[in-house]
Order: sequence, then C-alpha cells, then structure tokens
Amino acid sequence: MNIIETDLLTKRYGRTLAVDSLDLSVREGEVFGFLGPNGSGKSTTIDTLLGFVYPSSGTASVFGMDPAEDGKAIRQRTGVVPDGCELMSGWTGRDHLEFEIESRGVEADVDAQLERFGLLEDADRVATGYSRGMTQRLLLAMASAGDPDLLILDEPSTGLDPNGVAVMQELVREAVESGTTVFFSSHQLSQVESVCDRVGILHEGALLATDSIDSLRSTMGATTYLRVSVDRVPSDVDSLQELDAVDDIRIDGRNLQVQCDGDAQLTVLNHLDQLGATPRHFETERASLQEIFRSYTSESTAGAD
Ligand SMILES: Nc1ncnc2c1ncn2[C@@H]1O[C@H](COP(=O)(O)OP(=O)(O)OP(=O)(O)O)[C@@H](O)[C@H]1O
Repeated sequence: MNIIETDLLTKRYGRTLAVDSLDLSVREGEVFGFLGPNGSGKSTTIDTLLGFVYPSSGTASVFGMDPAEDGKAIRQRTGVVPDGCELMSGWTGRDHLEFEIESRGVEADVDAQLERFGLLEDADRVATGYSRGMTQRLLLAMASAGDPDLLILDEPSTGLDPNGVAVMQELVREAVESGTTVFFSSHQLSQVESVCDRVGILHEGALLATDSIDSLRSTMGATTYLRVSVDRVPSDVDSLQELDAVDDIRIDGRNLQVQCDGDAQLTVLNHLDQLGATPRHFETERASLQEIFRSYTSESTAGAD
C-alpha cells in the first residue's frame, strides 16, 4: 500500500511553478529520500501533503485521504520536522513537547522522550534560548512522539553536530522498525544515502528520477572509478577505451583512473596485464549519491538552457 501518492500534483505561486506535475508514490514502511537543490519544491510538496497549501492542479493523497479536505486527520498521524520552524515565545522545551503530544492526541512519556534526545536537563528552559542543534533535537523529539504512522523530515539535520546526526539516523532506523514510513527531504546527500530505501530527485519542481540508490547508480552507466598504479604506462593504453565497459581514462604519471561499469574492474586489470603493465596497487570507488544527483540535475539544467 502507498502511504503517499500524488498524481500530476502542481503548485504555482503567481508565475513561479513551485511543483510541476509530480507523480510520487511512497510505500508503507519505507524510508523515502526526497532530494533536490534549494528552491526545487520540496517544502511546497510537503506543505501540500499536510494540507497547509492547496494544489493548483493534480491531486495528493496521504493514508488514502485528500490533504485539502482531511489535513487535520493526516497531521494527527504524522510527525513533522519542518524546515525553518519558529518556536513559541516563552515556552519551554517541555511545553512544546507536551503541546505536540496533546494536539496529536497521542500517548508518550515526556521525560523519556526528552532524555532520548538529550534534552532532559534543559527541558524547563525557554526553548527560544536553545542552540540550533538543541532546537533541532527538540523538533525531532516532538515529531517522533507517540510513534506516528508517518514521519516527514524536512532537512532534519540542519544545525546538528555529528552526535545529533547519529541520534537522527538512529531515530529513522527505530521508526522504521516500529512500522513508521519516513519521508526524508534533504540536500544532505550522504545522510539520505545511509538511511533511505529509495530516493526521488526533484529539480525545478519536477521529479527527474525515482529509484533505489543502486539502480540510480547503474542507470548512470559507468559508475565505478578504478584507480590503478602501474609499473609502466603502456604506449597503447588507449586501447582500454575500446572495451565496452570502459567510459573514460585519465592518466597522471603512472596512475590511471578508469571510469567503468561496476563489475568491470577485473576486465580492466586483465587488459592492462596483457598490455604488459603490472598493476602495483588499485582501489575502486563507486559513484556517490552526490555524483548521481549532480548528473541528474546538471543534465536537466543543461537541457533547459
Ligand atoms: N509562499 C510562497 N510564495 C511565493 N513563492 C513561493 C512560496 N513558497 C515557495 N515559493 C517558491 O517556490 C519554489 C519552491 O520553493 P520550496 O521552498 O518548495 O523549495 P525547497 O526545495 O523546499 O527549497 P529549500 O531546499 O531551499 O528549502 C521557489 O522558487 C520558492 O521561491
């Protein structure tokens, strides 16, 4: 079953096309990474899913409900870490958490939740005095209170130190174990890569690709960088380029960098051997999500120019 489904979802602000014919499906229990550069429409999509913003055309459904009509019911089952949230003046961290629990109508142990996010000692301080990292931990504590069916995290690691990031990643893993679906919007690609099952790449309001990170890598074609140091560079080294699996070769002294298909390392090393070059050392590196992301968004920008 799909927890989130959109069909040609479009949102215009005057002449700005913030979300453009978006077809999105997020399955129950998965961690879906929603990736896109600044201004690509991530927050607008989320606001539409939560019923804060109405679509210009197309439809959205969350838990099978229309957010434009049943936004409140959707929000009661959803924990949200919004992008750029303002805290209530004069309220303590505890006040914020208690309010969240009450307004979503869930059961949660307030002290345990504060402790889990390292906020128990500061719980009775006015939260507008919190550091950015503490504020973000408070937002995570509020969003995850009472094990919601859906967690929407919009840039959840903003302001977090490495410990905070680890707590956030742990939160995502625990949420999934308890059956929560997680919608994780970010341009912090390394964090998406470590927790998400599938990612959607958004650019200028449109979804360029949706798939698992591995499939996106193989769609990119030559996705492995093989770095080899050889005892000598053969004069006919360019013949490597004739191998189907090889996309590009760069030579720096006795070091070669070969961009090739994921399973072609041995073919390349054997070919070098046949050319009379003995590999002294080699290492491989797969394309990172960052490169996949750049490849999709820059191709699309090039096409638009
Ligand atoms: N209330 C609004 N009024 C007018 N334009 C808006 C409004 N909200 C968003 N936009 C525009 O819609 C586009 C998409 O913005 P959105 O905030 O959804 O992107 P985003 O991917 O979440 O960006 P970021 O990563 O910077 O948060 C941008 O061009 C933005 O300026």
